[in-house]
Amino acid sequence: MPAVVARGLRKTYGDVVAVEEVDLTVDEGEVVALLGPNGAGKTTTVELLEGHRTPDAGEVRVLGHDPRTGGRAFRERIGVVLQEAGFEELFTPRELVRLHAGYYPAPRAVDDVLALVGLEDKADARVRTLSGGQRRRLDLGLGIVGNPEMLFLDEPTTGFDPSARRRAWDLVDALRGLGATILLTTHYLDEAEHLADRLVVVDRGRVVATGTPEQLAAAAGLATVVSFRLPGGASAGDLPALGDGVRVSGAVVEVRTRTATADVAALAAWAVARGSELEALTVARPTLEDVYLDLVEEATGP
Ligand SMILES: Nc1ncnc2c1ncn2[C@@H]1O[C@H](COP(=O)(O)OP(=O)(O)OP(=O)(O)O)[C@@H](O)[C@H]1O
Repeated sequence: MPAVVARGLRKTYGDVVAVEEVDLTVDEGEVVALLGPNGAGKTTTVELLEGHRTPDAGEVRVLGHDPRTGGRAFRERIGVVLQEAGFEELFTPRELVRLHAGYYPAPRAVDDVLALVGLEDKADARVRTLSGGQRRRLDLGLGIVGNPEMLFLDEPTTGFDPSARRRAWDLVDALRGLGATILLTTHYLDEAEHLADRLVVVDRGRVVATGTPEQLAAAAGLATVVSFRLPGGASAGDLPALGDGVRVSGAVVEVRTRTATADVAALAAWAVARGSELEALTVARPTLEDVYLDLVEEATGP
């Protein structure tokens, strides 16, 4: 059974259509990243799945529960890191983690949580003295203290310094290793690429694409580029049949192709047969940023 099944989810705030129609499935143990421009409806989607908001239309099941009516049995099985959380400023991280541990039947040990999010040194400092990134780590700690089967992370590493981000990634990887299902939102494409099994691109309240970065690139029709320098004495007409578009500029050949493996094999065989070296040979795939911008620009189009 998938951990999340949402069909035809819709949520409006007055005249604003935050989520127009979202269909989403997350398998058990899968890590899925929601990507999309500001205001695309990512947070609202996550809030609908967590049960913090009621959809105007559509159906949602998370771990087999309706999030709105699942009650304690549901809450005990999920962990939530919201985009903005308020803390009791006079408490310490240790006190807050201990307090939250009390809400769950099988919580993680308080010290383990503080160590996992890298707050050992600040465990007994008052929250009001923590930096923004340290507060965000505390958010993350409170999200995982209950040992959740399903974790919702809304922009979990915003404000983190690079080493804290790397540590948070390690934490998510570790949780994945323990079998947790994770749905996260992020604006960091490298984070999505590093953490997620699958990306879901949301724009204007709809899912516009889903898949691995490679699948998204293929669906967007962005080809791989194979480029090399023509060996001395050879002309473009001597080359084997290659890819979709062969562009020759001076001695440099660029091939846009969706069959890069076969093309590189054909090229290598051709070069070896004539005893040449293919100088400056590169095979580059479009970056996730190329793919993302292509998808989002297309969806928001002129
Ligand atoms: N409580 C609310 N009341 C009114 N409008 C809201 C509310 N929450 C969100 N919206 C609107 O709904 C739309 C979607 O917002 P949402 O926060 O879901 O987007 P997002 O994709 O998470 O954006 P971001 O990347 O900026 O966090 C936006 O136009 C936003 O202004």
